[in-house]
Amino acid sequence: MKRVLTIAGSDCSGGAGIQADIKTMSAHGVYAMSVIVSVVAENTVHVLKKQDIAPEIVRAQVDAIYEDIGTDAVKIGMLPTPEVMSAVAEKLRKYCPKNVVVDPVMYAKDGTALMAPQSIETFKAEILPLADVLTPNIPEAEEITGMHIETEDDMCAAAKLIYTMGCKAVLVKGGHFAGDPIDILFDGEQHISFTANRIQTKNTHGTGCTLSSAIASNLALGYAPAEAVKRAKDYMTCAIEHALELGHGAGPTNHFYSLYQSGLPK
Ligand SMILES: Nc1ncnc2c1ncn2[C@@H]1O[C@H](COP(=O)(O)OP(=O)(O)O)[C@@H](O)[C@H]1O
Ligand SMILES: Cc1ncc(COP(=O)(O)O)c(N)n1
Repeated sequence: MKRVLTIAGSDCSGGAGIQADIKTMSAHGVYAMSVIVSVVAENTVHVLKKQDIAPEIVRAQVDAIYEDIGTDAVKIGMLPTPEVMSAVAEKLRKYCPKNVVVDPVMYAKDGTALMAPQSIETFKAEILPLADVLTPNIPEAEEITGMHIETEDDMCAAAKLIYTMGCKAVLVKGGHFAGDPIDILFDGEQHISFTANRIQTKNTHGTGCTLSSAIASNLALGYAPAEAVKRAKDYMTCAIEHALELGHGAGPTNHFYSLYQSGLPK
């Protein structure tokens, strides 16, 4: 069985973070493992509080995975501080995992910062170059590049600029624009667009986590990056289409429906 590790924050309400990652990976038929870097008390409405995990415990969790089981792909989500970023980067440079997908999580949907604002330079220097695929949304791509992104051409230009910062490919996600969401992948050679119909729903808690975990799962299963992104986007669109009406805010994506649609894992 293929092995996929998520390094991310815990969302106790089960819609985003580690919990969304493990559900997505399980639905893809891969063996999911987690390194928790922050415990976030949150739900479909807002973030109440968080407790970041000490960097030495983050390092020890990564060691625990690699001294025993190993990985076929790694997804990195929320990294709360420069210290946690350096701990993760140090260990990934040591273990050199294949197929690293980085979702540069900066804010929860209610606007709470999940990445401390002073972390961006450490993120760019230490984490971004580890990524085989980096998956920023529009505000994150703006933060990383310092650009203002308004059009599809701006998304292409931002993807190119982020690529020059050292990742192997970048997928700029267009979910924050009006209209049908277009995501643009740049791999150093060409731009590839992935489109889907916009689903009219408020239930989009965990979409970014779901997409990046689905990409990591598909890379672990042996798909090339563009095919892995295409399959992940199909999975995620289905998971949004059948998102669950739970809680009083943005409900979570539905992994069980997507699993049923994509057939049982091989
Ligand atoms: N209402 C929607 N209908 C269909 N796809 C969506 C919708 N909202 C977001 N997406 C897709 O979900 C993924 C993540 O969305 P985005 O909002 O851009 O990032 P994030 O969740 O990180 O803020 C992207 O592939 C985007 O195109
Ligand atoms: C622990 C944690 N990680 C990430 C997100 C962002 O989630 P989204 O996928 O909705 O952008 C979140 N709300 N909580």
